Amino acid sequence: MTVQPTETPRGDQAVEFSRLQLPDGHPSVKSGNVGVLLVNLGTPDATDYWPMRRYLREFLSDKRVIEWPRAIWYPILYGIVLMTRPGKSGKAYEEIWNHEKSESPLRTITRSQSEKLAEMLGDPGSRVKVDWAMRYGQPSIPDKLKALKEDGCDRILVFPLYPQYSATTTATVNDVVCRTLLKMRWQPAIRTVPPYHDDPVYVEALAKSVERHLAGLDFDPEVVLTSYHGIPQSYFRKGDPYHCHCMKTTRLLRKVLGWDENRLRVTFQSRFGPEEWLQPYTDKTVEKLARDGVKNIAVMNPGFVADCLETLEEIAGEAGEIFEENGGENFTHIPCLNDSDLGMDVIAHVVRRELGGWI
Ligand SMILES: C=CC1=C(C)c2cc3[nH]c(cc4nc(cc5[nH]c(cc1n2)c(C)c5CCC(=O)O)C(CCC(=O)O)=C4C)c(C)c3C=C
Ligand SMILES: [Fe+2]
Ligand SMILES: [Fe+2]
Repeated sequence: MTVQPTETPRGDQAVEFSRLQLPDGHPSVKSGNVGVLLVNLGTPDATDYWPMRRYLREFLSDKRVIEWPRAIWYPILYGIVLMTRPGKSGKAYEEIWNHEKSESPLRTITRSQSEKLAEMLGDPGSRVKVDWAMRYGQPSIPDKLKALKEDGCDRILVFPLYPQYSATTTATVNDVVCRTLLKMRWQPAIRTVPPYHDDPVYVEALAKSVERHLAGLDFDPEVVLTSYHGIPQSYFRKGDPYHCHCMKTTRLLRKVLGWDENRLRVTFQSRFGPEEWLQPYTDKTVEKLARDGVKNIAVMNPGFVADCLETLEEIAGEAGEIFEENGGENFTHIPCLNDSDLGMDVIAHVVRRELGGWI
């Protein structure tokens, strides 16, 4: 049977129109919708050994994350890391786990961001379909791209939820998207969201979140750290722009807040392995500040779109302990923008801009 191509106008009428024009026996094909896929890093399904191991294995096998030659890295990964880290990280996840929903905070918040964005972008029945996925673990990017396509999205905007670009985060999301397209006969058109580390709406939202948080305290932090996830120094030297993006976000934030370099500082957290990572390290800085006699500090995480293990356990928990153990008095963690009104305004602003010409 020869199928004549039918012209498909956009919108819900398009679906109706093409159905009416289809020859007998032709499967009905939905079209004319636009998909938005929010993607965050990923998270284990549970905190015990095997789910933790599965998640870490997928994450730490990614060549964008660990660039060492496989012949050197795999014996270390399988022989040491996957024997010890699932237990240690599982305990850390246990401390921040959302027991009510049996999932990590990152999953809870990302889902909520997706639901709220769907409400902000259109009425029920709108042709913009919003969904979310994780780079590692579930729900996976390939599954969600296929589901959106089946739901009539012939144009999809993929949003890696990282304001600052890094090959270890943004690029690896885009890699999976491209690998998924490689296997699709009928591909949707794809756009990916660029970094937005210097977008005024994002920087203003960060500033407001700082001001609101500080207004609710009974102490005034002498120093506020903007703590970003680190990457190995060698990745930066090879051309990853992440460090510059972090520095720029904080520089712009200082300007909006009217603070100097001493009050709002940049640090890097979450190092992994023996290599040198971006510095100054957050934990060492917190320790030194306390030892130098600083009594009150705040730490925020502008690079994390949602609170997660790295912000709740490593900063709100561990860094706070380090500060107090070394003579500090008051430590506060400023929450990520999450699904707050400020956070959702940033996400919706970036999405609306990147959907230009599509809706
Ligand atoms: C091993 C190298 C790692 C690089 C490079 C790295 C970069 C990087 N990661 C994030 C954001 C997140 N990382 C998270 C957890 C996490 N990160 C690493 C390692 C690297 N990250 C590990 C091993 C883990 C798992 C937890 C652990 O065992 O410590 C998370 C939290 C996920 C959650 O479920 O809460 C986020 C988010 C960025 C932004 C980044 C580089 C810019
Ligand atoms: Fe990480
Ligand atoms: Fe960590």
